[in-house]
Amino acid sequence: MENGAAKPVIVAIDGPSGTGKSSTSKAVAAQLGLSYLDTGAQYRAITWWMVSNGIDIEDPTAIAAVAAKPEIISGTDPANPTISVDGTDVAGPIRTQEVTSKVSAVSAVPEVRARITELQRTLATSAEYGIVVEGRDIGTTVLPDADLKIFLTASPEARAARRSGELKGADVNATREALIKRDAADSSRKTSPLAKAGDAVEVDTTALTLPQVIECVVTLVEEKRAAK
Ligand SMILES: Nc1ncnc2c1ncn2[C@@H]1O[C@H](COP(=O)(O)OP(=O)(O)OP(=O)(O)O)[C@@H](O)[C@H]1O
Ligand SMILES: Nc1ccn([C@H]2C[C@H](O)[C@@H](COP(=O)(O)O)O2)c(=O)n1
Repeated sequence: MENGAAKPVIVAIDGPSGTGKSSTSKAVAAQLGLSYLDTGAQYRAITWWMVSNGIDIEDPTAIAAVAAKPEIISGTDPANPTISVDGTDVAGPIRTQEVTSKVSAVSAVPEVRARITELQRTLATSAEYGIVVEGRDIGTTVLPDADLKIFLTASPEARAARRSGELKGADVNATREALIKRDAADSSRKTSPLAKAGDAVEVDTTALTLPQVIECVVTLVEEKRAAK
């Protein structure tokens, strides 16, 4: 993809778990020559650090006191996104069930959000050609001036079926309940909850294939770029 003298384009993609944010964002960024940032991986990384260092996840004060300690580095190449904590590659460990079950509690702590939001803004503003940033509060809080905001949705059944396929035969009902529980926690926290920005384009992916969603978002980005 030739970027020429195009101005950097900032794309925010938010939505609940399993709606296709990561798959879509990575593919769109790769296709359009943009950087890519998985902000969920950053919250998972700080959660992994808290767990590894014996911090009580039920104690927001204890979490807040050490929120500035871990050095979290995200690699933003969509062909090879990376995440490290204090120099250790944590791409695998952050996907464990233990981290998944604790990440909502850690990410609800305001000091954690302030720390991670600052990292996200720094990466977004330094992306030479632009960036696709995916998460829960990107359009509302992290990058309210993004050129394009997308809010992906899908039915809980579709999302659970996708995740169960990924987890090789995990029980669909249990997966569905876990997704709903995490979305409820992420949507109800006080500080920058999961929410659709007023100016976001909502895309319901329930009946769409992944290539269809990617094509839809690529078209929306190209329209924005042409208008810049
Ligand atoms: N439109 C789609 N149709 C079918 N499967 C899809 C679609 N979009 C994504 N998937 C699949 O669903 C699974 C979850 O997708 P993905 O990880 O991109 O979601 P997510 O919104 O980033 O989830 P999370 O927020 O939990 O990280 C993946 O296995 C992905 O390949
Ligand atoms: N912008 C964000 C991104 C993620 N989180 C929290 C809430 C999620 O449950 C968790 C893991 O995200 P995932 O890897 O499933 O996309 O991280 C958030 O609060 N804000």
